[in-house]
Amino acid sequence: MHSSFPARRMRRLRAHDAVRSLVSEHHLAARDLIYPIFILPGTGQREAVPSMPGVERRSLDIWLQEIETLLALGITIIAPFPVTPAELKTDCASEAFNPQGLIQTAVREIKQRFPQMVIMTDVALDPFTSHGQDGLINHAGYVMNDESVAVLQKQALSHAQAGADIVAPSDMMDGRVGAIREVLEAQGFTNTCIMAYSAKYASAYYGPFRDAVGSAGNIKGGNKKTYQMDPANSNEAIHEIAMDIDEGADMVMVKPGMPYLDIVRRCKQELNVPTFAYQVSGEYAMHQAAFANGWLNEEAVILESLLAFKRAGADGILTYFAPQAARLLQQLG
Ligand SMILES: NCC(=O)CCC(=O)O
Ligand SMILES: [Mg+2]
Repeated sequence: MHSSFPARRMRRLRAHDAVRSLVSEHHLAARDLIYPIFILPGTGQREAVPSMPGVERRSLDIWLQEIETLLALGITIIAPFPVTPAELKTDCASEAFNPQGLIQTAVREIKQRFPQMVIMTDVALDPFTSHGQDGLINHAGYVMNDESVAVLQKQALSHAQAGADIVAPSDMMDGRVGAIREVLEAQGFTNTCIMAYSAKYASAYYGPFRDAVGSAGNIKGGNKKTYQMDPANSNEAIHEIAMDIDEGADMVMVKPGMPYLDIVRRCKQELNVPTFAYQVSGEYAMHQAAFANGWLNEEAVILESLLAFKRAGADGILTYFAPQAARLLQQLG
């Protein structure tokens, strides 16, 4: 037994609820959460995502009715993703920067009615390419870096012009953050933030998301290993993040979340920049599967899983649990 016992009894601070809470080191709040939503074209549309129980794709008119509820729950940042009809997908992804596109329209309409709702848009080409890759491909199927960056610049600019508060490049092309920052500055969008998906791993945990946006079929047997990071690497993530900060990113992200908490930790400790993590679709699906089977306690596990990100050093978390977590936090007071 350690010599400081019984002078030091660690259990003393755990004996009373209020004392426990007085000394708790990390806190989860609704303001820490960013809510990813899936937008369907048309009106009056709702569709379940079978691999993401509880997640519904909805047309913009339905989302507009939801936003008041989200704001009342304290959720003030949403990240919309488009469900693009197959006929709008092409090899050159030109729908990505269509000013009348689904995302651009959604941003304009949401900001007009709810200027207090912060919108973070995804900058990547996979929802718009017929082959499902995040950039443009050459004849060999290789994703071309600089050619893709030129399209990403147009896409990010179209989001800023629509009124996006934050653009979030998730494509993992080299140099895209600098290129996007340059075009935003040149066009007068000096206060548009960039949240860079800096350490985005080539992960199998994204499967359900690809079902949700309908890009799973497009990518077929392919993968994204020539641009997303190797799950074996950690130092490389710090290098990627440092480069994005140098290029003008305001905030950085690690993705996926729970399997990569070590990267979140290193990012915060070594670079001390605003750090976010994405609890991705596969993490959501695993939790839901266990809840459905009665194997895990839903309410407790949702909050514990999100608090883990805060403890690791994240400033905020993108999570499909956002509304449910915010409701639970409200109930807990
Ligand atoms: N660019 C956004 C994603 O790829 C999301 C992945 C997920 O939730 O699985
Ligand atoms: Mg990079």
